[in-house]
Amino acid sequence: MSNSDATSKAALADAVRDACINVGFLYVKNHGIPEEVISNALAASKRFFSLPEPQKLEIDIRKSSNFKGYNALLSSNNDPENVGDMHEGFEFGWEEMEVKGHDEKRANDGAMAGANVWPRDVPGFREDVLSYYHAAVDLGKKLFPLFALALNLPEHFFSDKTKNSAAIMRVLHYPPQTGSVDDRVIGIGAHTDFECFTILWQEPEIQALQVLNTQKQWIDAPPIPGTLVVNLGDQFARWTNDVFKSTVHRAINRTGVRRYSIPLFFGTDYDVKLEPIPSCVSSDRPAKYEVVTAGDYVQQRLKAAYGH
Ligand SMILES: O=C(O)CCC(=O)C(=O)O
Ligand SMILES: [Fe+2]
Repeated sequence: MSNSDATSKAALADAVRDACINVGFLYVKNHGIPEEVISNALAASKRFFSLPEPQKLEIDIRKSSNFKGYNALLSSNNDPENVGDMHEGFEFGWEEMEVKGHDEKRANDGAMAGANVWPRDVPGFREDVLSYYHAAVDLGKKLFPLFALALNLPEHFFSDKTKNSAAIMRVLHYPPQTGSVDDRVIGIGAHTDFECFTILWQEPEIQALQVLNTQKQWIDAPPIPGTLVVNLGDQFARWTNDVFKSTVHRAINRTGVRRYSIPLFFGTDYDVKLEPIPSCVSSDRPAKYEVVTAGDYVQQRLKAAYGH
């Protein structure tokens, strides 16, 4: 690496550190995911959501012990103060593009073990959403070293903790909510994400995502062309003993048209313990969290969101 590369990397790590400590949300441009991969995943998700409800419910997430499959409107509730989330989604985790009986990466998944479930009769769906998944995981693998540098850790600190791509992806559909809206039934209620960070594609020109700032005001996080939103989740808050901020957010679609989004939640491998990084613990800042494995932690949070 040339000196100027090293300087710009250090400057980037500083900018990331600042965003992670103060805001917990950032935008990534030049992310490398081809436009076609995004548009194919979006088109596939529209094909899936337009199926008759009984067909989608054949793969109801409530039948799945590892939270894979379809979540119907109001079947999840991310804010315990609320009644239910006004979105439907399809949720899946790592698998190879090529269909295989045995996937090495899934061998140690513990609490989160289990295969994906795919809808029948949606041509190309698996390939299209899985292509986006792989591209987003590749991007996530480039972001982990930046977060490590932002924490003044060796660049490859997370490499041996992220070998198995413990990432969950959701394709989401938010029907419009117009007129008077019950605040307890919105697109997705106020919550923090569970993993280290989320890479979020949101539909262009549709404002729905909002972030809670330190003054407890909701700030719009609009889609910016050519970018993805990256926000920190609770695994990073645990790794960093709350030095990195897992920021509360929600989404409400008041635009009058349907909205689609695609979050990918990237955590450390399910068998890895969420232990605070030593430099984030001191006598002034004692360890705040009980140490659990990433898999147990994600499972516990999914149970709370889906109520099973
Ligand atoms: O759809 C969005 O913009 C946000 C989705 C989200 O926050 C989530 O699925 O955790
Ligand atoms: Fe979220």
